[in-house]
Amino acid sequence: MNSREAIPVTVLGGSLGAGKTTLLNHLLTNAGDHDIAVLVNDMGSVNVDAELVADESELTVGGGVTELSNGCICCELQDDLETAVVRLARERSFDHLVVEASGVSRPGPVARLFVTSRAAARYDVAGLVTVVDARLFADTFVGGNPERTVAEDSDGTIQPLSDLLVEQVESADLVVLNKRDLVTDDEIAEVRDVITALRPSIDVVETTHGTVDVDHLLSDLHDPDAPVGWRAVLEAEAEEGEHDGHGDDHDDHDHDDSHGHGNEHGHDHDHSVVSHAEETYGITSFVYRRRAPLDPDGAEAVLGDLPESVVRSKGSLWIAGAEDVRYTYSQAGPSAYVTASGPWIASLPEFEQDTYRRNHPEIDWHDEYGDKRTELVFIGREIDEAALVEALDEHLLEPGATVVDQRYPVDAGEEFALAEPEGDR
Ligand SMILES: Nc1nc2c(ncn2[C@@H]2O[C@H](COP(=O)(O)OP(=O)(O)OP(=O)(O)O)[C@@H](O)[C@H]2O)c(=O)[nH]1
Repeated sequence: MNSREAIPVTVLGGSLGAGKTTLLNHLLTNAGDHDIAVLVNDMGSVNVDAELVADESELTVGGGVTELSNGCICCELQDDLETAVVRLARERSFDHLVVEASGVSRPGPVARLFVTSRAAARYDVAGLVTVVDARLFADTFVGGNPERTVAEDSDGTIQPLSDLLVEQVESADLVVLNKRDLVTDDEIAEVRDVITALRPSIDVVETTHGTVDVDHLLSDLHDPDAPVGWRAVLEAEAEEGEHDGHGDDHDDHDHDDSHGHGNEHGHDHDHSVVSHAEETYGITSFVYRRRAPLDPDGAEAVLGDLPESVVRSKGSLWIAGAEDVRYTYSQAGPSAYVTASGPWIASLPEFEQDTYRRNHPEIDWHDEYGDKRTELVFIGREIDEAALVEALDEHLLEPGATVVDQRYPVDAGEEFALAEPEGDR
């Protein structure tokens, strides 16, 4: 390896028990000509085939590193990831790094480390690969009853599983749909449709016990500009509505959203979109946009109790009584949150508004309400669009209506759960 060349890195994510370790074992046993280094959270769990462990490995074990007889390097993440990968590149020779992101971590931020930190000088992201438990995904999003509804990390962090599954798919370059043996042909087709709706240009491979094609897995799959489904729907809708004066400003004024996703702020204008994709299993999407605030209780009643047909929804909320706060909203399966995301542009001092608008001439600006709006994208399976629109419309209030509500947070970054999955497994 030329040490000055950037080393490709593949980030492997997926929920607990999806089959990441099984896939890593397959990868290490079938590495072929690849000199792979694998960085995992818990090496013991990889349980690499004994025959692969090099005779002298006892000598080289140090700092949690084991060298295998096939040239692969296995190491355990002991200190922070950035330090570990920089040290690894300095001290060892290998031509591809695979990093296992822990079961509840978001692959996006792990991948960003290789773009923005000291590690960027040595590495290039080759791909974000998400291992999906096809059974669990079908149970969560295709009308089953998931056995698990929350994900718990080793440090006790708990997150709704549906959020995590959606995030992991929305940021992936490749989805390995594992546990193919546990789902029917119909189920896998539905799962694939949902995955494509969440991430339109995604590459999906089906596996049983992680037997993915190693060359494919390690190939250059990364597209930082790949579209995220909900954003693609919004953009398609904005284009359709252009003649009636609807622009589109969401790329520019997305305050950091604590439920944010890896690539969602990418510039995906060149990609095809999923708008109104009525495919085999009736995946549909639509945008609800109103220049009026929602009553806080009404928003909670509707968005906190969406029909099961809605797989994913996301957007901005104008909430009556909190007229100056822009709320972002994010729902995945049974969990839904609003996050206070800072002020609307229309709530800023006038000179700041002017500056912003000069820099963003494309912003969808209303003469009276500026950028304030309720704008929600819904993606799901055979959603009763008319019923949902009617339910939301019933809770619209006049701009400026007086409402006293103490529950929605107003400080930027704070969130409020509209719906949380039941159960604690
Ligand atoms: N039926 C079936 N079981 C599988 C498949 N792939 C993996 N498993 C089993 O699923 C369980 C979890 O697999 P792991 O590879 O440990 O999953 P993981 O994602 O590494 O799990 P964590 O390390 O806990 O995050 C194991 O018992 C595997 O044998 C598959 O394709 N089909």
